[in-house]
Amino acid sequence: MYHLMKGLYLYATSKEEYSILLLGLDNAGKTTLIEQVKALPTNANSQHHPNLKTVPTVGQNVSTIALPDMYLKIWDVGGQHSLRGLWQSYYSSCHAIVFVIDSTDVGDADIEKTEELGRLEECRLVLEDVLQNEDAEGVPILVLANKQDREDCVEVVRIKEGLVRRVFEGGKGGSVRDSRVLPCSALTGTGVQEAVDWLCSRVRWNKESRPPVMR
Ligand SMILES: Nc1nc2c(ncn2[C@@H]2O[C@H](COP(=O)(O)OP(=O)(O)OP(=O)(O)O)[C@@H](O)[C@H]2O)c(=O)[nH]1
Ligand SMILES: [Mg+2]
Repeated sequence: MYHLMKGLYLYATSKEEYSILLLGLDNAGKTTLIEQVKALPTNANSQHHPNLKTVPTVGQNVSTIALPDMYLKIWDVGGQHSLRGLWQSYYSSCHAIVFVIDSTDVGDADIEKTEELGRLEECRLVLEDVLQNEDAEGVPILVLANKQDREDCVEVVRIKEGLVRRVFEGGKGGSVRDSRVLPCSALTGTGVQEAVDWLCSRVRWNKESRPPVMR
């Protein structure tokens, strides 16, 4: 009887937990983004005061966000060149990937143009690498055009058409998967709730292929 009651209690109180992997070049805004996600009012452990004074991540930050109907365990890993080799060890256990782009550092975001400003080519190669990795196959990907608060940013539609769509549809685009490109500012928090809403709906949608952990 005790075991039955305990089982029922655990069933009634447990929630699904999904792991979200934050990727992108160094300085893209991943750690700033995680600070804003932690401060969202829908997070039961909301701290309300995001720490926006970040330093380059060496290693990883992990935060669990308690939403009303699920936990999101968010893995923020360093984007510096020397740290990108570590990314692949997270692929097999993640439920969604967020690829953060600094919208002020991708030239005019058109990969078909030969002259290039900023880190467009580096960004393209890194995104292709993620899409081609077998362990990340079928994982939903949200591309965030970050730093949209800055006047010198490239607008989201250009990042979507000139970079993301071309990479996804190109030879190195990997398998078909659920994806979306959204604008945001991790600094001001604009677009962060929309990003989390998209992630929640897509990890659930994909849960037969990548089941959540019950917690
Ligand atoms: N204007 C503006 N600045 C931002 C935004 N997001 C991040 N930044 C700034 O960009 C710099 C890098 O931000 P981080 O969040 O540390 O970048 P990261 O992607 O975690 O970098 P790594 O840890 O090296 O991979 C910081 O100075 C942030 O304040 C944004 O949306 N707008
Ligand atoms: Mg960081």
